Amino acid sequence: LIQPPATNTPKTCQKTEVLVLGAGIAGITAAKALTENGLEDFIIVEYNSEIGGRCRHTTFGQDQNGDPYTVELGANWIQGTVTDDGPENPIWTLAKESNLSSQASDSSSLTTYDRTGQVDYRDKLDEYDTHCSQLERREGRASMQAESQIPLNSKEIENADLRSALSNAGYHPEDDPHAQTAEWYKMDYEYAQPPELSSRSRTLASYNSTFGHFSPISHFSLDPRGFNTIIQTLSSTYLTPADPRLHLSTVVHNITSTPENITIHNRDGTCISASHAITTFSLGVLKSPLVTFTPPLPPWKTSAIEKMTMGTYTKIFMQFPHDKIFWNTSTEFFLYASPHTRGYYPLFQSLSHADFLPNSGILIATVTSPFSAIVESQPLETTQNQVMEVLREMFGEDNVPEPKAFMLPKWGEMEWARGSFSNWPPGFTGEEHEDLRGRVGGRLWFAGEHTSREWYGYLHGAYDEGMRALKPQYKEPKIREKL
Ligand SMILES: Cc1cc2nc3c(=O)[nH]c(=O)nc-3n(C[C@H](O)[C@H](O)[C@H](O)COP(=O)(O)OP(=O)(O)OC[C@H]3O[C@@H](n4cnc5c(N)ncnc54)[C@H](O)[C@@H]3O)c2cc1C
Repeated sequence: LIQPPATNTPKTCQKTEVLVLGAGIAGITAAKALTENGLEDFIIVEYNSEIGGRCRHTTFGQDQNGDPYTVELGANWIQGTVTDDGPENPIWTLAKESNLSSQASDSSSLTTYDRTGQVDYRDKLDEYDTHCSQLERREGRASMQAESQIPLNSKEIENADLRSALSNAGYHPEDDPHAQTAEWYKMDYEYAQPPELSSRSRTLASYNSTFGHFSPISHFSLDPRGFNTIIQTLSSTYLTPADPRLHLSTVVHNITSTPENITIHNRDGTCISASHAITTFSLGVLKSPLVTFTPPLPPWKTSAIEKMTMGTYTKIFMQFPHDKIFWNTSTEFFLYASPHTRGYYPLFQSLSHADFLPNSGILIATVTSPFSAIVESQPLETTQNQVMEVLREMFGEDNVPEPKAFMLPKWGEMEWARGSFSNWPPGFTGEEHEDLRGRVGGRLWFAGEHTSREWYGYLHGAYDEGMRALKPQYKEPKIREKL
């Protein structure tokens, strides 16, 4: 017998046909797909007070008129836009429809440093690329695409991690902090986790599926309305302002399935019943105790949730006085090779560049897992001191003033996200990944960036999964079902 949780649940729950759980890009896209297929009886339930999920901005620092800048705490880049003959990244399409203000970002606009100051080790970036290409060529997968070329059950391929594969291909950055930092920039900066925690085949395929499939160009959102404007635009095609089908600031804490229906129980004591529900909560949320399932999710589902990993990517924002900018403002990126710890404040991105927020004095440092966990758990003051020490090694003790503002979001601690984006670990099979997406009990569906086989981690992956999660009559041949 299935028992709903014993909370102060009202006797009758609100009713709808489909519950869309989460108003990030996957949820907003799923509800749009329902609308396009003639199904308008749905309710979207969202933890936060606005839509957008991990596409989230805030105000930071001040311009010379005293007005704050808008900075993106989460997603910032449209990764891969379009080439002349397409296909086009749907996020790029949405950006154009929203008149999003964005700028092409050039990852090769870069100067390299270590504790002795500026040292040119850009050749180490080429070395990494050469070894990756060799790896692909050697295995005959130069144009590898996840869906078509990797057999679901090819154990040898699925088990390999990128670190040992690169090592077998003759790449050994272990004793060279310059090479390690170059590798971090090429790998961890994209996947939020190091090569030893990443599947060899999926990482290379995912990279090709994004930058080979759409284009190698990435655009950086600079829109003062925030990058989530693209998701607002998407929602405005079918939601009216104050649409009663959008329940914001509502935290789901239990999902109960019966053969007849599915009911969500919320923290505020309300409940809603539906014929079907689609959860777009992040993988981090599914791993956490925030939402319970009655009956519990089956072992094939919990095992897949446990095995796919969630990385953390932390942006550290700092603003320096506009008359004391100490770096070259025509360069976008500054790499730092720590002599002792791989991934220790390895990257600073300048927004003070003429094409971005000129003269803003804003730098963004980025750290990723596992170092993100340290930065998130230590006092902000400690992080600020460490960052200042690194910047003074790079640019000279006397040249770097104290910042006027300093801030970082803690993605690992946010109850509604629990990390930044998913990463495909070695040994996680294609079949197990299908289980992440698989429907449970006929009524409970799953979608989000983590369920995308080609584009896990990305906005376009989440969009694609939202779009195909619920098809008319709830038929989706690609979705496997296990009971
Ligand atoms: C720091 C960072 C940088 C990134 N950079 C990029 C980038 O540059 N380019 C790119 O393409 N991607 C980037 N990403 C990844 C991108 O943001 C995600 O892939 C995408 O936003 C995921 O969308 P989603 O709809 O799957 O999940 P989400 O956006 O997480 O949406 C899920 C929604 O569910 C809600 N929710 C969770 N729990 C509950 C609950 N119990 N009750 C009710 N609602 C709940 C959440 O509040 C959220 O709104 C970045 C992410 C981060 C964090």
